[in-house]
Amino acid sequence: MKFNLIGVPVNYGCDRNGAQFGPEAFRQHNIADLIKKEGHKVQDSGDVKIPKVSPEEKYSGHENLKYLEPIAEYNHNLAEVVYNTLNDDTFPFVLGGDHSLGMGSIAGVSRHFEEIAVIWIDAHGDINTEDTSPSGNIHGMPLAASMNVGNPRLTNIYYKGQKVKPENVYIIGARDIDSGEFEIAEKTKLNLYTMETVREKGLANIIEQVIEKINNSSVDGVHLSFDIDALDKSIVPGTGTAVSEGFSLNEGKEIFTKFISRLDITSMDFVELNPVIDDEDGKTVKNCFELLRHIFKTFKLREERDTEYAI
Ligand SMILES: NC(=[NH2+])NCCC[C@H](N)C(=O)O
Ligand SMILES: [Mn+2]
Ligand SMILES: [Mn+2]
Repeated sequence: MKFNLIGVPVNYGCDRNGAQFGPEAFRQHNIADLIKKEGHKVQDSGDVKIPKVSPEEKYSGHENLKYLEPIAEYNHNLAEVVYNTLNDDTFPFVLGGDHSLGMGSIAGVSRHFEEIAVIWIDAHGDINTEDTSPSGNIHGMPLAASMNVGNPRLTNIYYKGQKVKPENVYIIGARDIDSGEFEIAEKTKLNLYTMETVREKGLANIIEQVIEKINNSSVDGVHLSFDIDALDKSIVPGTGTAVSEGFSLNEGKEIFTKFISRLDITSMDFVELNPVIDDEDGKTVKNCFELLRHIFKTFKLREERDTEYAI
């Protein structure tokens, strides 16, 4: 396969120092080499342009949407890169940065395909709006905006209106959900698999259900957005909003094995690494890379299987 690395060095969405250094950390630890070693082609289109604004301007767009303007602007730029990458028959692999980038990724992906599904693996729902958000941090809102819920400046990124239908949205592993988010989840009828549900029904069963639903729907593109805080706090100390009771590394691998081998995943985000607050041994970076290696290995196995069948 051919992958395009797209860096998004942003922390406006989490309003905490460090997340903007994510792309740099992935490159320093040679993510491109890793992808090559697993047998793929890889290009790096560099970093998306992020407008510079001072912290004093953070509330200038809206009182509960911090950095609204620069976030809307950079997401437009990101959407364009993602869209062009797909038109080039290349897989966009978006490196965060905070999760506010989900809006741009999804906007670009949804313009390329007829209808998309979004799998959102995260400790959080990220379906807040300016009316429900306890923090005003836009990284807690991208999935709502993509469904056309929230502020017009966010719901109209790249092009006007809805990017993904709620019925095609699958949140998995959420365990820190705000009360307003539960209401939005219920109202929109999106597919919410909280960690409580995952533990009750079993991870394998939940994955199976999601795969079946997606394969029985009429989508032609599947975007997978991975927030590393889906993993347990103990294995990802270097993320801004770490939450306990998360997935183990092996469960993370199981999720990717199954989704990549049985669904046609067409694009991905890998977000919320904050190297500044990682522990001394770089535990978070190390665990991220273990997972990344597994991801690209699985893409290769899938590709080999597909070409075998084609012969
Ligand atoms: N992408 C993330 N890590 N999001 C965390 C969101 C936390 C909280 N729900 C908020 O809206 O402020
Ligand atoms: Mn999260
Ligand atoms: Mn998130």
